[in-house]
Amino acid sequence: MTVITIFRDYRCVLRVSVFLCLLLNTSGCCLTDWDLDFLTDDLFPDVSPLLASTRTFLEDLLKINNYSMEDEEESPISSELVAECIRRGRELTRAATRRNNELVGNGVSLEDSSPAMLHFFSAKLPSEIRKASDVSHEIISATKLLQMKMCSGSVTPNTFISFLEHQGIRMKDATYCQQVKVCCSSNNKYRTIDGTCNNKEHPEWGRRGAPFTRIATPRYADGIYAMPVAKSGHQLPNPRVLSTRLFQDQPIGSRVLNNMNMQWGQLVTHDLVFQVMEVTDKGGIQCCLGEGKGILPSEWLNDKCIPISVPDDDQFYRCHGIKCLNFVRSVTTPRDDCSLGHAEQMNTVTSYLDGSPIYGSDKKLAAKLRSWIGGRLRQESRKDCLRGFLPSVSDKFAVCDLRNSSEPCYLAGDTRINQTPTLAMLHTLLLREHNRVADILSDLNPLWSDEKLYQEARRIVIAEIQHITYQEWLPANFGEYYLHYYGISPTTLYTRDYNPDVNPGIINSFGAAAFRFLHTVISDNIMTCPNSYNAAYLYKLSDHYFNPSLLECSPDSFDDVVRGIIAQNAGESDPYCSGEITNLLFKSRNRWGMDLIAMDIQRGRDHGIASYNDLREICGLPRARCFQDLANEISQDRINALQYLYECVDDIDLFVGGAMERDVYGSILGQTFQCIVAEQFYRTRISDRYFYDNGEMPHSFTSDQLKELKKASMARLICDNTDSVYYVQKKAFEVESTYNPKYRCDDYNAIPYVDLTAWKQPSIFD
Ligand code: HEM
Ligand SMILES: [Ca+2]
Repeated sequence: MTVITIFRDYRCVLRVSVFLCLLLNTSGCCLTDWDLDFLTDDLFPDVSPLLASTRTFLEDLLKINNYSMEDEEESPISSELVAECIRRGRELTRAATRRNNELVGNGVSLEDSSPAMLHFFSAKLPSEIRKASDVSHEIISATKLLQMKMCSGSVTPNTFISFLEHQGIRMKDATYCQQVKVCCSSNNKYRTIDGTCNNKEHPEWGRRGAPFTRIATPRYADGIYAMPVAKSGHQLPNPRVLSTRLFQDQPIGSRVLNNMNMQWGQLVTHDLVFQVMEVTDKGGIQCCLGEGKGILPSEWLNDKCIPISVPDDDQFYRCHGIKCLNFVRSVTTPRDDCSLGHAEQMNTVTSYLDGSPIYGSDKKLAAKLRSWIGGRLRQESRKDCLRGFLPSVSDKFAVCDLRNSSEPCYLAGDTRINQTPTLAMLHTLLLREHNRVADILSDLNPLWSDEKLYQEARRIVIAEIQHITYQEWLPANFGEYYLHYYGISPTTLYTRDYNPDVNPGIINSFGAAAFRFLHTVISDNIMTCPNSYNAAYLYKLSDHYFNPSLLECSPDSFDDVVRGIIAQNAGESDPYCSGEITNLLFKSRNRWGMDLIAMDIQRGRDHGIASYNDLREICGLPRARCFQDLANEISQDRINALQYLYECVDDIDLFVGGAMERDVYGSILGQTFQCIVAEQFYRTRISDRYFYDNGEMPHSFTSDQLKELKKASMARLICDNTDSVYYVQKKAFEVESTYNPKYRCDDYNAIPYVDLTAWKQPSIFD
């Protein structure tokens, strides 16, 4: 039992490395701390084919060493020490909250209509989320204290965390930590609203409020929560500098994909991921001096602030005297077992692709969205418009950037709804689809209750969303060859590969890096087309953030936006980005806005996302030892630019490195992003017991019903839910062309119709 003796000896470096040595030693030679960085325990619970080889490798090593948790007879960390760290961690957290609220009391708060204020429009934090965030900060502080108490000098932070993970030290006394367990009624035919009870063994998996999962060890500077630094210990390159040098604005359009393709991608994002920023009791947190003139002095700075400084020579911001961009850290949450360790961010929506932006991720909001008659969702009618619009929010000016109260501001299942008019347009199409389906079901089954109609219509709309995403959207973007390779290709009827061992949780590097690459396809303008298609009007995106009134200028406006979005080419999926999002994001009435790309880079660091090189390796590419090793994936001029900006190839941020890669054949992504995105969509499908084409489950659709659902398409969704869009190209995520001509909506051979008679329940009198 030498290991325990050494553990009792409080020399951290020796102790931790010997522990790891025993864990991984095959030939008496110890791997260095950094070699272990990308092989984490997070890989264990939720492995897919992609990561299976890594799992086998680790499991074999554990077998060789005959290691099991029970072998740890005594923890080297005494319970008194842990209790003391937790108590002090709690005190520190409470003191920080008090201080932050005092700052607000002293006037440190965001200016109305500032870009930073608009960024907080979507960040509403209900009390249970704030509670989770507080507890997670207590855990983070306790971990930090324990690290300081036990380790000094040369031990690397990640080694301490690996060591700690094997101790399984938990915070048991916080009520939050006792509440995570969920009770489920067995064999429910319908999904819950908050995602719980989908997985019978782990009913809390995929729920709203779950921690993101990781496929790589985080690169926090202290292994716990501190912002990452370069390998040398210097600062990583400034995110705004990376944005201006590597993501310049060049108006190149995609030859094939249209803006509906971009818009569906954002809707899918909002279904799967929502990391919200920390707030105070009074709302958004201010990190910069008024009007961005500099970073607030430290005595005024909220501890959740990590503002982005703007260099003096910035081509755009220097003209407006902007030196600082507001940036606030994401809400963190305890792990499900409340164990001590590094920070995990919280996903505030359900991780399943379950229509949560339409129906909500919490029961209270879901109830508010229903009309409670005929299974319908609430909608509002407008003069001279046949079809309905989303309901209005009660506090319009708190969440929209309006000129007057007659302008619309909508309520939906997701608070990001009003971010752009085209996002609100897509939400409206899906709201109308729900009500259209509910009405048909009600005609077919007049005896069904409101509840039955709502649940059945919801189940059908979710199936359509899943079908359009997997059968149409993924192939259009990532190429059929790769979908096949990653196990997410379109299927003919049932799939039978539901795997309850796979955690549906969203991979942190998917939400905080890889999937954000699609920010590069956002266009400068929103295009509208009249019914005659004889003109096109362009509206600058930056004039319409958080103001969806473009949809309601006239009775034709909504359909004009739909015609425009399917006719307009999206931006090319290269690292060139529209100035509308890199200089003018959420600009409101100002002459400048935020930089979404700089935010993406900073967000990746905030979440401790592992480096590009780590993810390369996990994704099967060779680890680069020098910049030139990137040559197979990245062009020489981009390698030169990276080398100019980063000190070391290991420092490259995942968002940046992944974006620089050449697209793989048939896809809009390079190999590393393709691997992370495909892994996520694989998990999202295979971990969902209610996935629409799962066969042989008590709640599965009948084969007649499934055959109909597999006819759903983006084109049909448009045809069925607009007043005057009579022609749509069959592939509605691609622009019209000789290969993709427009068809009449009543040509049911070209654009098949989902016939719902398969839902008619035989009457007892038939
Ligand atoms: C005009 C269109 C869009 C705008 C204005 C927009 C804006 C934003 C903003 C402001 C954030 C939060 C940034 C932060 O605080 O870290 C964000 C996050 C994100 N965006 Fe977009 N976005 C757009 C389109 C898209 C598209 C097309 C995709 C992908 C297909 C996408 C993927 C993501 C992802 C994955 C996140 C992280 C979500 C989260 O964790 O909360 N976005 N976007
Ligand atoms: Ca969801």
